[in-house]
Amino acid sequence: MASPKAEAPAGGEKITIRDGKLTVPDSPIIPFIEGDGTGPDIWRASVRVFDAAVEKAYGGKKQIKWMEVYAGGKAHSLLNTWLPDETVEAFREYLVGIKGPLTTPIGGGIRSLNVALRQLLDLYVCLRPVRWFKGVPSPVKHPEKVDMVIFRENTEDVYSGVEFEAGSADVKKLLDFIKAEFPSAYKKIRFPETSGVGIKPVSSEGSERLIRSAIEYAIANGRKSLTLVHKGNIMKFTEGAFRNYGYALAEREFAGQTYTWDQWERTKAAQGEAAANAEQKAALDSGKILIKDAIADIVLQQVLTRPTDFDVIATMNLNGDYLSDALAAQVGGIGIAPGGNINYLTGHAVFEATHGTAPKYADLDQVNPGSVVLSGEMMFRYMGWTEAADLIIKGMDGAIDQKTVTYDFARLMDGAKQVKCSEFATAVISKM
Ligand SMILES: NC(=O)C1=CN([C@@H]2O[C@H](COP(=O)(O)OP(=O)(O)OC[C@H]3O[C@@H](n4cnc5c(N)ncnc54)[C@H](OP(=O)(O)O)[C@@H]3O)[C@@H](O)[C@H]2O)C=CC1
Ligand SMILES: O=C(O)CCC(=O)C(=O)O
Ligand SMILES: [Mg+2]
Repeated sequence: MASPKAEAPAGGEKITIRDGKLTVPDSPIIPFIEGDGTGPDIWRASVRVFDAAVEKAYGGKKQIKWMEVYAGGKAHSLLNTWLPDETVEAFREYLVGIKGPLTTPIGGGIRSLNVALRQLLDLYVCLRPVRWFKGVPSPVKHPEKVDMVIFRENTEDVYSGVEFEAGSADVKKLLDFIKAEFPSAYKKIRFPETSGVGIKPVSSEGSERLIRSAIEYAIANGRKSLTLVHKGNIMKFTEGAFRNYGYALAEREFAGQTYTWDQWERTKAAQGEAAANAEQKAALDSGKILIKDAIADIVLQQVLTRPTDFDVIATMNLNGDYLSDALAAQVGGIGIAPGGNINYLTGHAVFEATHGTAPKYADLDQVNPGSVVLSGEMMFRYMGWTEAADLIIKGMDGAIDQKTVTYDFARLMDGAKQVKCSEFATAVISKM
């Protein structure tokens, strides 16, 4: 039985940050949340992979001091609260952590604890790399062409939780205000008497810090393009503004490293299309990153029909949520879709899978732990423990190559050996 209070493990030390650089001791304390639903099965499997990778990479010189913190169902049953303050404080204090999925009820009840953690810790980047592992079954012909990195804004947009329920006194107050102050806007609401209303804040600060991180990532990783994905034709002052902030930021702060479609448009207007094309070609030939944009609905088609057009993607919260599950399908599904929630300025980071709690599989030791395993791989790389991260990739490659896989892959693979969640972890470890 877990201790009802989070306790710092003996002999562990804190990860710290100075001048934007992490200092990681040899025995860092890493808080973790096991998660709801399939979370416990997945965590038990994943932590064995993490410890094995660290042991193999550093021969006992380094080790993770895991510190369990509570959230979701486990916190509620142990501590009678869904998200204890001390859980948030632990992630704040120890800087880097990892979590399993947490359940969010639909249409009422508590608001998302996952979103709350991101907001409370101001983890403004949801980083979700999407790439194919050789041998993973895919519904597309060329999954090897998919190599995209999603930078999803993680603190604003409709996820801000500013929502007013239909029929409530609050929504009436809000709609009365809109009616009095903005009568023409009010007239656009088709059924005001029975509407719930949500607010979609999108700021220049929020957009710019996300897009800045995405451009810096593209530069640091030799990426060719960054696409700003938005629905700015319809939501002009939120999604459209996001796109405009992106182009302006690239030209203002990264003029030497980027070329934007906005620049292309201006040159075309002034000198014609041939001149604009020549300018773009010269910029890209010199190694500049192309900053372009695309409207969110067509992106969902084009990532399938021309995946090589997409490289780094910067987008807002809701688009990023949809896009990350859709893209995961192309490279084997949500069982192999890792992620990290990061504030690159403070260093705070909480790594977690893209998938949710998959409740129908809870406690069956059946699901794929790959997403959390690879989220740990991202965490190790973020900490600078690249040797451990590389071993995790090697282990995943090895297990998949010998077709020892969980049900989600096995159902799509010829000649696969279907194993349990825990057995997959054992296979990964054996191939490190
Ligand atoms: N960050 C977080 O903590 C997140 C939490 N959630 C929450 O999770 C709950 C359930 O959400 P839901 O929309 O059903 O989405 P889930 O991602 O939990 O599950 C949907 C389906 O995805 C597949 N799947 C999920 N995880 C795995 C895995 N590890 N291995 C293999 N396949 C997997 C299963 O597909 P199949 O049936 O085909 O086998 C499953 O039925 C909700 O409360 C939601 O709010 C959702 C997303 C993120
Ligand atoms: O918080 C939740 O329950 C869902 C979040 C989600 O789907 C995501 O972040 O991808
Ligand atoms: Mg999601």
